[in-house]
Amino acid sequence: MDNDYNDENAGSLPHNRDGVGQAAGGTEPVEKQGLTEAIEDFSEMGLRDDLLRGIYAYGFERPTPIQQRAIKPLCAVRDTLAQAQSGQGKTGAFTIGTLHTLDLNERDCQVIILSNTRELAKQTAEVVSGLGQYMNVSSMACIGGQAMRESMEALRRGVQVVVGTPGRVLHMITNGALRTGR
Ligand SMILES: Nc1ncnc2c1ncn2[C@@H]1O[C@H](COP(=O)(O)OP(=O)(O)OP(=O)(O)O)[C@@H](O)[C@H]1O
Repeated sequence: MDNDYNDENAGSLPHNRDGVGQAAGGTEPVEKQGLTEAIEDFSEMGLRDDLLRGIYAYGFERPTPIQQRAIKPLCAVRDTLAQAQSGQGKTGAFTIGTLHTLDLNERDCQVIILSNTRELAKQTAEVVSGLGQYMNVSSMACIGGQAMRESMEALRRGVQVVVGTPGRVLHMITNGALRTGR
């Protein structure tokens, strides 16, 4: 595939539901829109100031290769497939990309991050809090093993970013505590 990326260049592939690498609702390849070009500095990504501050405070100085390519399409709310080896900064990439898109005036859930283990969900929730520390973002780990009532009450109070494991998240959606309408 001409416009695919793989682990060797640690890139990202934004695509829509109609075709890989195509602009949503259009035919212009995302490459022509500059969405897949590597951006070597966080400050040149057009990120919101409170997020940028959080990134630097968290200790990130320069984006890793996967972050250089994946953050921008995520900020543009494009469907994005990205792959890189373990420890290359994928969690930071999708966390930064999605935090940028939040409407902080809206208290309901806007982002759901699914992890395959409870431990990973907890770690990712910490990354969300760390990178979003100046955004006053509400987030939680919604994982099995926690008291059901606690999860439900937290969600009903309003959580903008939910990081969870599939079983508990599905449970919260089906019982109406986690609303996915937005
Ligand atoms: N831009 C950056 N600058 C400095 N450190 C970073 C940067 N991005 C990520 N890190 C750090 O590198 C480590 C690995 O990052 P991360 O967990 O995001 O990788 P990953 O690709 O999601 O890994 P895995 O595949 O194991 O889940 C973490 O300690 C993270 O804080």
